[in-house]
Amino acid sequence: MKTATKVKTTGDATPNWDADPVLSVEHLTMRFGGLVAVGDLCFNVGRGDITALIGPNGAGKTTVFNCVTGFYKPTEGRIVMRHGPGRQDDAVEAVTASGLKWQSTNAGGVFLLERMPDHEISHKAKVARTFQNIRLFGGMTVLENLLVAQHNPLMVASGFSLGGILGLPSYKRAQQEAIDKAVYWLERTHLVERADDPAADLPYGDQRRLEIARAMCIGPQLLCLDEPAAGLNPRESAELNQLLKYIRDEHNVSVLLIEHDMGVVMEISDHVVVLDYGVKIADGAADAVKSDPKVIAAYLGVDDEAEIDVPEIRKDVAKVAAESDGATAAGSKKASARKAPAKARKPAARKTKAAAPAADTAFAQPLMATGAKAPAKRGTAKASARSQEKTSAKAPEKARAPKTAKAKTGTTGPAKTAAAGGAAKSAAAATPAKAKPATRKPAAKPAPAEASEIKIANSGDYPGKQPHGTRKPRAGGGNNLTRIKGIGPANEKKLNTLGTWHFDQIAAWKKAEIEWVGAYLSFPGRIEREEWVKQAKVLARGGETAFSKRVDKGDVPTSVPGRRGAQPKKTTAKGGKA
Ligand SMILES: Nc1ncnc2c1ncn2[C@@H]1O[C@H](COP(=O)(O)OP(=O)(O)OP(=O)(O)O)[C@@H](O)[C@H]1O
Repeated sequence: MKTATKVKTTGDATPNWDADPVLSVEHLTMRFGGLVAVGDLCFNVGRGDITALIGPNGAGKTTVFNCVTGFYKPTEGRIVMRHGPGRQDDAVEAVTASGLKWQSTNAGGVFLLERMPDHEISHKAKVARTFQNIRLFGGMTVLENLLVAQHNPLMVASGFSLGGILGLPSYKRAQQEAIDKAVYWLERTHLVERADDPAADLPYGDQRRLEIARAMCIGPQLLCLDEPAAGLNPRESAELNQLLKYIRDEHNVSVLLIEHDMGVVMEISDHVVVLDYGVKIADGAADAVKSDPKVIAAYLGVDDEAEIDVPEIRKDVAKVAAESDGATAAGSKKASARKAPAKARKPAARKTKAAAPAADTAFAQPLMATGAKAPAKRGTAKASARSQEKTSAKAPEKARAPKTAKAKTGTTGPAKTAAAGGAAKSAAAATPAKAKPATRKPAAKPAPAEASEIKIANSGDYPGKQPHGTRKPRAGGGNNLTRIKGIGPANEKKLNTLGTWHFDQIAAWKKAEIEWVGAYLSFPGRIEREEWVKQAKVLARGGETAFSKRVDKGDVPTSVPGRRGAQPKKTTAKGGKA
């Protein structure tokens, strides 16, 4: 399958979507009570581009659409629609300052969509949309559906009914134009034969195309399509691709689409924006986005460290470890107290890699290999666990082999962390211990030590308050944090670098601390949504959750496999028991 990821750029290599944006979403936030569905989102849609908005279930894509098309009034932010070329920055600022909703300009016009009701957005700003669940008038014919879409110009031409009743020439002309336009789009969508059939009688794929034809009848400059390929078979998907390219190329209509089918996305998109938990995690040409580790991680969920080797997290981990090494260089005892848990986790984490179900790779592949169906649905806590459960059951042992090999030949997770963070010593100490068990002397008891304060240079950059437990960790082996649904090994690793190892520490987090950790882990709002604190309270009391049971059963990849996460039993320094 051919990929259509050419990026139109201006002379100075600015991508088309920044140089000539038809739509700009600026600092868009949408809250539903305490839930931040979209948080401070910024992106552009280039004029004449097909832009895909992708992300796992619940990422906030439809909420963005609803804000752009006036179904929701955003909590915060500006949404600018432009008619005519260029950014028209001065005009945009002038309209913003004036309190008006839109203004004509020499280039065309600028429209502030967050100030406009939905009917004005479609008829004045010329933004048309289709819905995730088809919304046609089932009892009307196919043709009538397209004429209803042109109700406004017809009403105007008829002088709001009278001209229609009297059969004035201006009305007749407008009526004929409406019919011509409808027939044109019926031909383009291969529905002309069905013009007189009730819309509800059409097969599903035809209804999807009819929705697009109807949207095109308002003469949009921006066409917003919510999952247009949902439920289509491969032939219909290919036809849809052709139709969307035709709309872009022959009518210079810009397209913004939400789509889970990566085959469609990667084949036709000029530009891809990726959301996860309402936050933008990637934005660029399709080729660049599909191999972005953060995107793969979002689709994978956060449960599998073996596949989610996110450089950003590795970098953070290395930085924090290096800094805290520096801070504790004076007292090696102190340093050993902090490193102890890393040692304790090492073998377990290695097992995780070996046991990680190959099925997870199947999530990543469609993103990497264009043309395959994507794992559309969310991979994190909810669906990731579900899909892992489903796929791990299916994954034959053989299929796991390459991954195991990869895990073995590569550096193991914690070793990587240790090496990267300048804690190579502890990794080295752990390795011979495993390699030569027969000759190995009984391990010396870790020297008693006080847990040292861990400082991260940019701790003040996050909103809220850094939890105490992450500044002065308790020594000793920690709890298996991956028993909390939603943390996963990659985030556990990052949290552990700060020293938060115990359920009771997480159970004690207050609102400001949750905010800080959410920002540190780059997903504001998610800790609340996944109720980490509530889960931690149960686990701290020795209880179980549905998810922790699945982890303990071995159904979900974890950093410490085994019954109840095979908690390290070590006692070390003053901190006492884990
Ligand atoms: N009207 C609403 N009231 C309360 N919460 C809402 C509302 N609309 C959306 N949400 C919440 O906002 C979050 C984002 O939902 P949204 O439907 O935008 O995601 P999505 O990325 O489109 O998901 P999907 O791919 O499943 O359609 C979800 O947690 C959802 O439950």
